[in-house]
Amino acid sequence: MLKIRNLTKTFYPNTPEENQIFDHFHLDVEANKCTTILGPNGCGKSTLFNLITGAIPADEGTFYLDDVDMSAMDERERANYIGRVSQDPSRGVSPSLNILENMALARRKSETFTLKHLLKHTDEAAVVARLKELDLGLENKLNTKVKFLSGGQRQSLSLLMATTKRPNLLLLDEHTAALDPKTSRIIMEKTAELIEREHMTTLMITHNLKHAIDYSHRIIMLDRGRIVLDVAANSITEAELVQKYNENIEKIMA
Ligand SMILES: Nc1ncnc2c1ncn2[C@@H]1O[C@H](COP(=O)(O)OP(=O)(O)OP(=O)(O)O)[C@@H](O)[C@H]1O
Repeated sequence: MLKIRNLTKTFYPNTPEENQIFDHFHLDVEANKCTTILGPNGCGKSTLFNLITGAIPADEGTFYLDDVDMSAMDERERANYIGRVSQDPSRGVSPSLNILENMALARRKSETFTLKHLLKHTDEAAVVARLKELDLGLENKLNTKVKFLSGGQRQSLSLLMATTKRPNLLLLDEHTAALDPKTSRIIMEKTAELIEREHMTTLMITHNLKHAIDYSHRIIMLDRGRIVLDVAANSITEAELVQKYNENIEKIMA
């Protein structure tokens, strides 16, 4: 379970550009389930992820992950507990390295060894077995540089890498947004399978309301750092969610 307490963040404080994103924000994310975060552009969704991972420092607040206090940990330490997949298919993977090299790096995320050493100690059969799960034929392309893969193949690899060492928390930041509708659905199905099988506590940002309903357990809508809707995904229809979304966007534009 992830517990966020009193999270406060202001960009450019005490300047004309001052921008308060969170003001004593609280959130409990259920263990082993997928919670979706919706909200209009600029409402603070990615900032929330950056604060959780430690990519940017919070002004105030605590983060407990499975009762481990991460608040004082730096980004590198938190990476031992958190896997993140972002929208950009080239993030989360090293495009100039091949598939096997990328998977070797993912298996030893926080260790500082040379790539040669990592490869020597990588169980290639285990990598092949994991790649086979994706059903994309990547297990036959171990020596292919990742930059030559399609966006969908890269996102699938990025998802595998983020979950190789089962993370205590998986953060999905619009991870299917750059993909065509069919590939987006396939990756989302793989994601849901992985979350279910590995019992991963997951926070997912998406603008795809159908994905939010079909693949998550709980849906939260953010507006300027505040939770304006918090419902069980099976208690709301897509039409109702569209209506709530539009109501909030209208309020923001008013
Ligand atoms: N590192 C930063 N420095 C200064 N301002 C930032 C930084 N990161 C985000 N912001 C600002 O914080 C606000 C929230 O941005 P954020 O990226 O979290 O929104 P979002 O909800 O993820 O939007 P989108 O749906 O477009 O991805 C924006 O006004 C943005 O300009």
